[in-house]
Amino acid sequence: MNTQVKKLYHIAKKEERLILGLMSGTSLDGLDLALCLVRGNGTSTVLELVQFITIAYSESFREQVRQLFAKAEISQPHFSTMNAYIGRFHADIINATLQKWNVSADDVDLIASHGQTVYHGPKGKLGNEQINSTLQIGDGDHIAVGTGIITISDFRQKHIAAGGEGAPLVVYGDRLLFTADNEHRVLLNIGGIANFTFLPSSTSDLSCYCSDIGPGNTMMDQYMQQYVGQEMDRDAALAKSGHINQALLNQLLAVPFLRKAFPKTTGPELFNLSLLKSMFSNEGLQQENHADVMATLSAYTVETIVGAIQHVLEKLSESGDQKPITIYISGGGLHNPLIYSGIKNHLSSIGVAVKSFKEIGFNPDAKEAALFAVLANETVAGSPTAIGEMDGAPAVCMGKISFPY
Ligand SMILES: Nc1ncnc2c1ncn2[C@@H]1O[C@H](COP(=O)(O)OP(=O)(O)OP(=O)(O)O)[C@@H](O)[C@H]1O
Ligand SMILES: CC(=O)N[C@H]1[C@@H]2OC[C@@H](O2)[C@@H](O)[C@@H]1O[C@H](C)C(=O)O
Repeated sequence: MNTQVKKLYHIAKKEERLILGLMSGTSLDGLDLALCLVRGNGTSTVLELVQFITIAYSESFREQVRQLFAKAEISQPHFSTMNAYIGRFHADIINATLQKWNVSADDVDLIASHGQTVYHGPKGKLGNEQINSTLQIGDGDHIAVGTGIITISDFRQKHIAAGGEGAPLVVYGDRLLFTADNEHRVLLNIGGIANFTFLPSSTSDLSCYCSDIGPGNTMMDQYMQQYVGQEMDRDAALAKSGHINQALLNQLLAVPFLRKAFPKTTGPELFNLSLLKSMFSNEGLQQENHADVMATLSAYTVETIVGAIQHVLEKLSESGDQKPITIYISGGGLHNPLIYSGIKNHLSSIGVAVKSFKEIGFNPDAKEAALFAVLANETVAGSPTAIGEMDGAPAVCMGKISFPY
């Protein structure tokens, strides 16, 4: 038997596995590394977050990725180079981080790498045929060879092959780790794109489901970078000083994607500056007051999120289920006071509790990277039926396995 297959067999039989989950999100802010001790599998999974860090990307790296990111036309040589380079670059970050944590690569059972999404194409067309697609780069073989650790990567393709859109995958981790006995939960993540998981209580017959909502921080970040020359509107300083342009907000809210039924997925391919620019005459956006545009984009994120949660609440009330429901927020949007208070004020006024995800007892910033550790754990030690009953989510073990030797 190949010694690496033997090693993987041994890892699959262990009672607990040390798995390094990696996430590089649509905001391009950095690489999240979550070192997780994972026991069991399926609904008996127990995950302990041992270490977590985000390694910020340099502006020059971000610019290299932006040349590919959500673009209709790209340079193939650059694309091919970046697939290999990001793999090697992530391997270098992992090696340096493990050293910093004083953890030997020999003690890490698996790496679970999301890679960098460069294009998300749900409901794409080839001629008359619908072909869903999504693409994450930063090849797993480079990570495995660069670190000496067995690496599982490219998780989204199997989901598409099984009939999904390749996202959101967070539902698998949410379901296995964060289901409560005494309440229903909505786990809302506000990253570049906002998404949610409805998690019924463990004693309920209701189904779990998950969907993207629309813009999180992506349009605000792009606007700040292009027009204000800052990476983000830190603490909403600019947006707080502006006024909402209601006519613009109404136009933004009319985007057809927002009226589509859940579950659905999207990305910065749709929610970007071109969408905003299409609502102005030539050079009109340049003359706008930056604070007002940011206040409007911030309200856009809040209103679309509140609309999605109201939909969940209506569905719950139609079911007749009386258990309380709490909304837990994670992702970078949690750190934006205008977004957080906007959502909290709307929902508190109708009696719904809104809390930071950290009140569940888990670091909100580590949630997505830890999710990929859970997915890798399922791939080596789980069974596809364990998570098979969820609406809109194919029951699959995901990811491709790369051996270092
Ligand atoms: N203090 C802050 N004030 C305002 N915004 C903030 C703050 N901290 C983070 N953010 C926002 O959060 C973003 C990063 O969010 P996050 O890391 O969740 O995104 P991501 O994981 O890349 O996205 P996705 O989940 O869509 O792939 C930043 O780009 C910024 O817009
Ligand atoms: C294609 C892609 O990378 N999608 C991301 C993105 O970021 C948020 C949202 O859009 C979500 O659909 C997904 O990530 C999370 C981790 C997911 O799959 O659940």
